[in-house]
Amino acid sequence: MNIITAAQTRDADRHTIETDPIASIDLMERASGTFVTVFMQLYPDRNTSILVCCGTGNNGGDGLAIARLLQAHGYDEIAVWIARFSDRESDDFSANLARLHNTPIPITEFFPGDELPVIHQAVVIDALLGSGLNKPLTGDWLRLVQHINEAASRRVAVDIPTGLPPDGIIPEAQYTVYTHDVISFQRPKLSFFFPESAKAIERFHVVDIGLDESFIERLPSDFSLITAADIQRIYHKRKPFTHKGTYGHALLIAGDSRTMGAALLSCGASLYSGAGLTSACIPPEGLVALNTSHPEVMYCPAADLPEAWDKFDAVGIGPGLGQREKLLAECLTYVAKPLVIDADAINLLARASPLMGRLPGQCILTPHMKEFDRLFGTHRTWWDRLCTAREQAEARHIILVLKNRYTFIVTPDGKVYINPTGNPAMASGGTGDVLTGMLTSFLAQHYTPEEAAILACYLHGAAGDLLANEGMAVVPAGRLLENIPRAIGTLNQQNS
Ligand SMILES: NC(=O)C1=CN([C@@H]2O[C@H](COP(=O)(O)OP(=O)(O)OC[C@H]3O[C@@H](n4cnc5c(N)ncnc54)[C@H](OP(=O)(O)O)[C@@H]3O)[C@@H](O)[C@H]2O)[C@@H](O)CC1
Ligand SMILES: [K+]
Repeated sequence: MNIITAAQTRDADRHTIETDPIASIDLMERASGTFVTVFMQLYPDRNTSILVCCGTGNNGGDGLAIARLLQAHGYDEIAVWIARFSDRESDDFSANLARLHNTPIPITEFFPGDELPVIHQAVVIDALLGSGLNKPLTGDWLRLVQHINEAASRRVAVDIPTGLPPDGIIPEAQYTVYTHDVISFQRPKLSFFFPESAKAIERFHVVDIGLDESFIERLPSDFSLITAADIQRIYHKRKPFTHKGTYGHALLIAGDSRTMGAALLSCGASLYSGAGLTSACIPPEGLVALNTSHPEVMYCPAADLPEAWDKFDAVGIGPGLGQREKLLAECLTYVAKPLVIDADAINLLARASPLMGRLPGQCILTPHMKEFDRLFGTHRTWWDRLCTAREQAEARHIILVLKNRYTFIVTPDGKVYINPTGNPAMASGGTGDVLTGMLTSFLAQHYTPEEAAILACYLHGAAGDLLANEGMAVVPAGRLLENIPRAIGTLNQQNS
């Protein structure tokens, strides 16, 4: 699903109005109706007191229509505030204001400098500013938004929280309505996926307002949200008469005396993700633990590697590797197979810059934010970080898996795939080691690096989601392992 800019959304809006054809005011009615459908699922109690705060553009126009539609659905305790901080109002706002005057809903208009009454409603619907935002909030707008945030109400934004830029840089000091829910039209906005939006958005819901999808899908965009349908397309169901040789041999070079657990987790993840064979190159003191936790995994001593490289279909290096730089250097010199570089191996790369120049094309690096900045310099915003990731992926022909609540997979052609799965219960040590094992496993199974990255990130998050949905408030990395086949199994069921 491509993610489009606010400007492209306006194009899709215009195109739909011309070709559907549908009058602009009717499109606003349709959008407001879909908002109301989701709102009623979230807040079904018709006695909920609701304040709809409207600007005088189209976001405000939506707010006016939403107030009227909610009232028609039996929500009786509704009030509307209109922020008259600009001389202009959009045509569809004016038309909806006329319609609202035919209802009993009380409307209060506020002008610059006016005092704002205490908000006592249970829910505030934020329809002040939407995707038309073109500067940070100041003056009366800022004061009103602060006032809304200080109320004890639940806050639900129409399309996007007021003050949040839909795309591009989110400045550190950007102030927005802090929403509990955003009901967004047609597509999530790119900024929803950046950690800077954490305060502005607790959760978001996307509604189809009937813009022309075939037109939207043709719009050029380097950003895509991975969907279940993408995973179905990429994943190959296992066929009869296949055997362990069909599914490749993965090698994990990992672990040190104090960080053997990282090696075990990544080896386990390779095993459970379906590699035909998994070998572990770990220090010998980890052997007993390896044989106890994953007897299926074979041992490959570091001394055997020079003769053994050709046996493997993919190599992953890094989890718990410690300071064993020599192994990384050997790996970069001799491995002609798909390669994943993670964790300590990334830190070694950051320290030994000549090694950076030896990264093979199409290798996958999986930094979290701090590792990324150690490699490529400090970044103040995620937008800047993502721009650097795209430049680096392109210049070095590598794939960067930039880990985050929504992991960004950045490919050498500058494309960014955003992974939607995963949840905060998974935020603990070791989950990254599991991801490395999964990536190596899918590479060994002959998926392309891009496919392996998309599959691994999606299924890693999906395995955690299965457990979170079963009620686990915390998902330790080790519990992910046995749930990887369950997440894959869901695909099998859908395929059959
Ligand atoms: N796309 C679609 O298909 C559909 C979209 N729909 C809805 O339309 C919404 C977009 O509406 P919109 O373009 O009228 O802009 P909106 O966000 O209401 O802002 C109004 C004006 O505010 C101003 N302004 C900007 N920043 C400011 C600031 N910091 N402080 C103060 N003022 C500021 C700026 O005007 P300016 O000051 O530049 O003259 C801007 O033009 C969208 O989010 C969705 O809800 C649906 O109805 C149906 C289908
Ligand atoms: K809004």
